[in-house]
Amino acid sequence: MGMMIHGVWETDDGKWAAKDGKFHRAPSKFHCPSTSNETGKYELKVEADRYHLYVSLACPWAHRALIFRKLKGLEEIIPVTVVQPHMLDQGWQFSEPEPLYGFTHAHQLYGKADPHYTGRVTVPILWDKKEERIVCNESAEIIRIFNSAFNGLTGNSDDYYPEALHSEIDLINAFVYPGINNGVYKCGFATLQQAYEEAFDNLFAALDKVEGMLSEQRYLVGNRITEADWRLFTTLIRFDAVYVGHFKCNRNRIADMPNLTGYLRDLYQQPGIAETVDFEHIKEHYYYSHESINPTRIVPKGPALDFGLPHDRARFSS
Ligand SMILES: N[C@@H](CCC(=O)N[C@@H](CS)C(=O)NCC(=O)O)C(=O)O
Repeated sequence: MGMMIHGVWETDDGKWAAKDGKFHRAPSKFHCPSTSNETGKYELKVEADRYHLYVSLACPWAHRALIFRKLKGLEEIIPVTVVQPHMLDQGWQFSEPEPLYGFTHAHQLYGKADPHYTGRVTVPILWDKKEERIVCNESAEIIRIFNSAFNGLTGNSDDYYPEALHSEIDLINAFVYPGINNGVYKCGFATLQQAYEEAFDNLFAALDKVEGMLSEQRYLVGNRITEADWRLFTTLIRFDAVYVGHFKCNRNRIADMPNLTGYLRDLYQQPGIAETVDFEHIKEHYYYSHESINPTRIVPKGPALDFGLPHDRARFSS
């Protein structure tokens, strides 16, 4: 792995490793603008073919953006480029030069956006082709933009963050993000036993809590799908395939939690979602890229998973 230091890619990011043995996720540096026009600030323009999305099919954060692009009918309006699953010394790379500049690596986009950039080179990246800049590299913000900003162009007014539910959704995100979404990474990238055990306990406490909630309602906020569900989905769908083994999140599998199992199938079976899930990229990325965790780089063949199986979640719907 590597990162950008003052606009230059450095392959060895080990010298910035945390001494406390814990995984600390660096905050994203490019933040989504609002659609309203504040003087002097970048304004998001609601235009077709102005923006380009860069994702990894392996990455749960990028997967959120892909799901919202699909759900909101943005595929024609916002083209996408997918990076290769292996993230090695040069970071994310493209299998063929990307379409805008012919770049071979994602760090070149960060360098173009900010020649003095210091930080991680992460996906997803939402790029503005006209201003030649990164609009945003924070998935939580990209999905909010996708949820509503382009409604006028697509005619799709499906709302996964309805105003009346803001506080409920925010409350759920506030424990799902640290406990589960980031929680699996805190287990996997811990370098001290105690840090791992703490993350493990927090992760399964949060999963137990969600399992309990889902015994009483179909989705995280009542019986309609919201942003909170899609944010959880991208972690759950990877859980049994990679987090149980590779990240040592192995108290039990999602397959051992009946409500979460049905819930995961329910979300997976929503129109268009299955085609956003790519287990080849997911397994190749994690097992091959993280040499410190899996030095042989052997990618397991299993487990056999079938998210198309029936579920009993419709029993909650009115
Ligand atoms: N907060 C960011 C996190 C994105 C992120 O960490 N993506 C990972 C892939 S799953 C990445 O690109 N990591 C590269 C690195 O940290 O060097 C978001 O949600 O968009």
